[in-house]
Amino acid sequence: MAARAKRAKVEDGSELSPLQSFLQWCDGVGLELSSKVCVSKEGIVAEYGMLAKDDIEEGEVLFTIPRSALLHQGTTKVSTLLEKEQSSLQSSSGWVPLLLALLYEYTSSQSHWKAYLSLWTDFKTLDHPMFWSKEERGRLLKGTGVPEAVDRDLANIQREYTDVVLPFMTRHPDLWNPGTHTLDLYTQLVAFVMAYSFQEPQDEEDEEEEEEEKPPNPPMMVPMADMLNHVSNHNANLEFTQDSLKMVCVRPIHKGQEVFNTYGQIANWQLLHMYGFTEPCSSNSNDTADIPVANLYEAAARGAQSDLDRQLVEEQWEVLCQIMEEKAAFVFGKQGCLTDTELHTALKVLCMSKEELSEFKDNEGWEEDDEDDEKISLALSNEGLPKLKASWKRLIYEAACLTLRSYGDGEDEEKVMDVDRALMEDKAALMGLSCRQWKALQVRYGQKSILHGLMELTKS
Ligand SMILES: C[S@@+](CC[C@H](N)C(=O)[O-])C[C@H]1O[C@@H](n2cnc3c(N)ncnc32)[C@H](O)[C@@H]1O
Repeated sequence: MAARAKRAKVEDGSELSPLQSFLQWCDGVGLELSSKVCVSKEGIVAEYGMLAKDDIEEGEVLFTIPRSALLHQGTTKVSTLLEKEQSSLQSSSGWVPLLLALLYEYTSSQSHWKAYLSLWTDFKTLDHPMFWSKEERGRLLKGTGVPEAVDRDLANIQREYTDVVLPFMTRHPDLWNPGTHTLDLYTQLVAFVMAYSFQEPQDEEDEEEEEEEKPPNPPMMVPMADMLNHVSNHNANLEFTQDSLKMVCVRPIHKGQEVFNTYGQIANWQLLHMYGFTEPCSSNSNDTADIPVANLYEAAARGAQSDLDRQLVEEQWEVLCQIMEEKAAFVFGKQGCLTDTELHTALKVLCMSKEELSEFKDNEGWEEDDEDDEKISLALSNEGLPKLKASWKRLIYEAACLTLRSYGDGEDEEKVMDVDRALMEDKAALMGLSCRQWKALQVRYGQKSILHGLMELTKS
């Protein structure tokens, strides 16, 4: 692969930049760009992005992309073959057809999407933790859940490439070649799909009608929409219509401001894992921290005073493992618990008396459960947490404390918190951090702050 994009020659002999070629291509495929916006590298949070050239009102359409310009398994030049062989291309990610399309189009000099894909000549701007060393991930992101997620991704990518993609490419040597379409390129394209693709939401009516849950729509590449960066407090949103996709302004944007899309309500650890960046933790309103259910159990076990108590906790845990997975976790946001019904169930089980437990077992569940969802959600919000009964508060407090400790190497929870708090408050030290160190700090400190806040709300 050429290290730099070749510049296209125009008639007067001057050369077009990759961005100019892309914009010319957009024009050619019927993509309509409002005169109030432009793609830019200046005044943008990262590489390319979109700027307002004029004030924009809520509801104004910033650009419209015809469906024929989208790049996916149904539009690529190799679509017929992918369709014919779809049964051999199934995998847990569901991404193989798009990735094969991208492997083909990215390395084809004749690709219809050449001007689009040439914007990313070597994917060097992708800085997902999957491209960091294992040691760096472990050191900077311990406790955040990212190292484990990346290990799973890398194992899946390797398995998918070896078991599905390679045999397929070998059957079609006229179109793919493992010498060019290597595991390295495949991995880069996975990261590209993670960070740049879009998934069309399921039709709501279909969803209601269908008894069984339909699998999610496969991902697709949406030129121009993927030039927009993300913030949780976004000002534009992509709308899907039958013939086209439209980026619509959802909040007034002033001249000179950046146009921000939303990639979803995404916590910093997920932003880092899937997109390779984070927001400052104080401004990401969607930030979360997880408490593993195993930590709630351990908190209960630590509170047991006698052998009888210990036995009761073991029985409660056995019951709980039948209701939820042993590896499950409760998610806490800035306003309280987001997996409230699950946490409510776990607290109920782990705080049952011996009599209640045997009744529960005899009845194969609770006899009647009259607590409504709204009440539960309020009880486990920041407002309700301090008012919970003491036994529930103690479990949440202890579990948050145990989780906080898992970020450190055996230090107590206050020390674990203080290391990053001191760093966050030291402007000179912050300036000296590498980009990766800064991003990891936002993930760690955001999560730790949520856990620490939870301890404050539930301490007795
Ligand atoms: C859909 S692309 C957006 C276009 C991208 N800036 C480019 O030049 O190709 C997503 C990538 O943009 C970057 N990005 C998006 N939002 C960002 C933000 N708020 N801060 C820093 N980087 C961001 C990340 O590298 C992310 O993987």
